[in-house]
Amino acid sequence: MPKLIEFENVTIHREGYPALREVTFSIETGEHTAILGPNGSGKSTLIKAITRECYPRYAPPVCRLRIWGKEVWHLFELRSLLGIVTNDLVETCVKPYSAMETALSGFFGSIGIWPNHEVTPRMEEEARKALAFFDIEHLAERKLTEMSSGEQRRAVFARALVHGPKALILDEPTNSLDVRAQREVRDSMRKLAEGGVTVILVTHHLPDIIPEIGRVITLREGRMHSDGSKEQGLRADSLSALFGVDVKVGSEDGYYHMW
Ligand SMILES: Nc1ncnc2c1ncn2[C@@H]1O[C@H](COP(=O)(O)OP(=O)(O)OP(=O)(O)O)[C@@H](O)[C@H]1O
Repeated sequence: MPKLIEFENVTIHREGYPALREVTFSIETGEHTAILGPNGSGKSTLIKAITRECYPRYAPPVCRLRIWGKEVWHLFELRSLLGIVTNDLVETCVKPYSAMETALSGFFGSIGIWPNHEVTPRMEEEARKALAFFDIEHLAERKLTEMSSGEQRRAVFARALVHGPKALILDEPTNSLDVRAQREVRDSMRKLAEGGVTVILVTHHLPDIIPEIGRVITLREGRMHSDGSKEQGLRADSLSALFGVDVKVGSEDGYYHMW
């Protein structure tokens, strides 16, 4: 089976400054992984490399970026393999469209549903299933602008899930949520992971690393800092070196936190 994601020696410059430097790693399907790093370490650039918003500086064979074994993807085709939910996308989706319309819009790569969109009964069924998966089926007709932040986020997760992707990349999924909404989003991530969707979490926030995630890749100043088991990656000494400040780490019920 091809690997889900492969970065080989990927360097990306933004405004002439190297935001990713010779990054090499690969993730197998089913390998729930956290990509962890401080602000400015290159996490968003890494996601933008996958979505082709940022291009590697060098062409193959010096540098390769493969998804499911392929270097060239149609973004539309990519969505059915790899869903990506960023905070920018959540913000863009928070419009007066219902949760149902938001989930359905995943089929069209649109924001909301437009008169030219042909919604089939199968699409409606898939959208309803995705909303039910994230426990917001009862909010199907509620506009996103009238929902809590946690509910909005789960509606956008549903939008990504309607394609039945093999993997979801979630970028700082609990950013600016209160403790209850954080818990709801983490529970959703756990359900995804248990339901067979590979979860790739991009974060600087340890408590988002759900117990199902076994591997942690860390980035610092655009470079790979470590890649290994969660137990290794989240040791106090390696996190202190990663964040450049002495930290302590605790864990409970499979969750980690640092202070
Ligand atoms: N639009 C841009 N133009 C130029 N440089 C950028 C741009 N966005 C980010 N950078 C630079 O690229 C580097 C990596 O930034 P990136 O946003 O990928 O990091 P990050 O780990 O996602 O940070 P954060 O956790 O703050 O979101 C940083 O040095 C940053 O200043």
